[in-house]
Amino acid sequence: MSTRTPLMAGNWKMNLNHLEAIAHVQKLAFALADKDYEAVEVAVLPPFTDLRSVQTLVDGDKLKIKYGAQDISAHDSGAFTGEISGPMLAKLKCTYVAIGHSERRQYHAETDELVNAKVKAAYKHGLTPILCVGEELEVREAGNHVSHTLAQVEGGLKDLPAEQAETVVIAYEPVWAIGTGKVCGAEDAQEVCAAIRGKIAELYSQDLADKVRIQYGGSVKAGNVAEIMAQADIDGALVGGASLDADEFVKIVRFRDQ
Ligand SMILES: O=C(CO)COP(=O)(O)O
Repeated sequence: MSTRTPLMAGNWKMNLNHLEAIAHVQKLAFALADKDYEAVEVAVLPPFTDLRSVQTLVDGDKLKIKYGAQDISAHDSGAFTGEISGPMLAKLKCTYVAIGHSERRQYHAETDELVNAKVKAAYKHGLTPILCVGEELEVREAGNHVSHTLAQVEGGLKDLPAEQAETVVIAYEPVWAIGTGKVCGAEDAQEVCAAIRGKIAELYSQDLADKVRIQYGGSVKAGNVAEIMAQADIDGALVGGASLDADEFVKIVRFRDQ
């Protein structure tokens, strides 16, 4: 039986301004009870411009919701117009940062090398990376989804010391299942998540791999979360669209009741 605490994280993507963020987090906080937080870690990943407002609310009301960013610069400071650094996110007391989301790989040409540099930047500043990996439709159709995803895991974790790797969160998000309503079958998701754990065991040790949380992401909703969470190597979900609806996200957190 796994001792890993499930992590349900809402990736808001480029949705909800800072005022909407406050209202949304208040709704989540009102609905979630201590027993929810005992069973599941709950996090939101708002846009950068919302983070200060979310921090103020979480600190002021002593909420148990964690929060983080959707990206981080590989650099600490300097002439990198438009980027946000690890020290800035640490100052906002972010717990998590998503790195290498497929939308960043696709629209911002992020490579495994850059993703790896960002993972290291996150650890340097005390942030926990949620390293996102997953294949495009053509790759799955060609039957190369496992090797493709494992190469991204290996690239993202390159030269990362074990004491850091043991706290990393990996999010397996098949690109063809993101925002499409096409959820990856629970057993198909399990196949890749088990392979990811196997790769981490090969890179580090079985003991370390058993500690790492692996999330599934891609069209997760209240209606399909229980089946996904029933898989042995899936320890949570990275939720896009459904996390924008507070009631739906609360139901996802309560996957055991669905
Ligand atoms: O990309 C995702 C989360 O990071 C998944 O998005 P959807 O849940 O909207 O498919």
